[in-house]
Amino acid sequence: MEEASLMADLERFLEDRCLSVLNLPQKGRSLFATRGFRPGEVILSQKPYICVPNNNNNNTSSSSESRCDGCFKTNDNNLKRCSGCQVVWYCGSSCQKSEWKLHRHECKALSTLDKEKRKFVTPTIRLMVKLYIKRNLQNEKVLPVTTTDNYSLVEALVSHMSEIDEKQMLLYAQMANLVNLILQLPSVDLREIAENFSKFSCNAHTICDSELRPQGIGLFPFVSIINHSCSPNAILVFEEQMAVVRAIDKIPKDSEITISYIETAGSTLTRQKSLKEQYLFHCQCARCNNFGKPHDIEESAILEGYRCADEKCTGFLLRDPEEKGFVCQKCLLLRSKEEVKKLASEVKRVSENAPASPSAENKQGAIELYKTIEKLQVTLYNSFSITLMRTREKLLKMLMDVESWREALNYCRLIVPVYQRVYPATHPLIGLQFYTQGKLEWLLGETKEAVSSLTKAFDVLRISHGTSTPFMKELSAKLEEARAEASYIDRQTYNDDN
Ligand SMILES: C[S@@+](CC[C@H](N)C(=O)[O-])C[C@H]1O[C@@H](n2cnc3c(N)ncnc32)[C@H](O)[C@@H]1O
Repeated sequence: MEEASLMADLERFLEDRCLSVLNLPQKGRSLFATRGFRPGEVILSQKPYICVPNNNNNNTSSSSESRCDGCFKTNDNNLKRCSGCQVVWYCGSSCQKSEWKLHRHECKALSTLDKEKRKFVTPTIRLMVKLYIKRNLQNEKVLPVTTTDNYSLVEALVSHMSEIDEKQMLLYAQMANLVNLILQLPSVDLREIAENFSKFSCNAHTICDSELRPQGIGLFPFVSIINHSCSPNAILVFEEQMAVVRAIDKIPKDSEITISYIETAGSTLTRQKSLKEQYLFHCQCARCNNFGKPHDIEESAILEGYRCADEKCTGFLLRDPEEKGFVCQKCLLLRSKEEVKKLASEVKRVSENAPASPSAENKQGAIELYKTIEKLQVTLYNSFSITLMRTREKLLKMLMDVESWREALNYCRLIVPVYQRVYPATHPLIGLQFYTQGKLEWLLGETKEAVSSLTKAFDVLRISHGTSTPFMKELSAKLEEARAEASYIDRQTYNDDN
């Protein structure tokens, strides 16, 4: 397809979906709605231009730790390594066949690398190798070129090349060298590859499953037109490898569509730091524009600051102007610098011994360590602290792994109110946490509570995930079953009482 015809097609594609792209001076290309969208409505969806699963290519990685290149499933121990390149895994011949047109070229290129070099073939390196192979196959008309699946969309992505620091540039140059060694394409120059790595950094997306667990990375150049906001009106989720953007708020006609690129639970400074580091821009969304205002100061102190020395007080602390410590803004009690420092270094000391991902054998030991950290953090931080929330998330996961359901439920119930405070009401993490809570309550015989939690989970997740995916159908079926059980229990109790 010619460039001009592709552009005309793109405009029609946008028009059909009631969308338009405008160039804003501060943000560059920006996606706008030309009609109103309701919460839960799909705004757009796109298959990846290229994608790869999150596999680690050291020689010790096993099939149980790897993902199929076609469907990204782990499939227990049943994955088979590609006999040609020994880098890529497949769950069966169907996925292998569907990937072959592209992989046959990648396979040949990877096979020329010695074993040592193959260890450096990270998902990002593979993404780049696949990008060039796909571009060439589309140029040679082996693969079709369509409105939303063509290299011109990749060319249009922002790279921020002129703003990259020397250290990062050196890293990109090293990565580009490896890609060049793999591809051995005389027409591809190193600077262009480095620029594409920079494009990946601010445009590629992590592909997650319905429970928001990362599975791989992909380039969705059309979705990449959407700018960031710390209080977005849309969300990006994935249905298998398809990127789906849904409205999470009412989006009026002519408004900009925004998603969040980062974890939005955090102070304005924390959010701005991570946006600047990875996406190289200064966010001026409505939430960020509140920086320094009383509500923003309070929110930062609650999410990232210390708790009042009086256990019963729920006030938040601000630095004392005389630098003696931190003063509670509710009861005015001073918490000394020395006390805070002592507790913080104790948390640090214990945390250093806590494994980030404990093995099956030392899970019980890790649980005890994390409980000690949690106890210390409860005395140091506010009850809505992000750090405390992360510790509790880790504990919840480990307790689920060792099937300590009651304790897991207790932690789940501690996490939900924090999520409700730090995330907007339609954030899928709130729905997922209610889902876990509901399943635990049901398992522990608290059927009425389970119905309430599963209903809340469904109400949130139907906005971000829609209702038609297998994941949502399973949630809906569980909810129906729990409701039936609860009404059976109600009838039994009524009969017993009469
Ligand atoms: C995924 S791209 C989004 C589309 C981009 N505006 C374009 O022209 O292609 C990410 C880049 O867009 C810009 N951007 C995204 N959100 C922004 C915002 N809220 N304010 C300013 N720039 C933003 C930054 O340059 C960022 O690195």
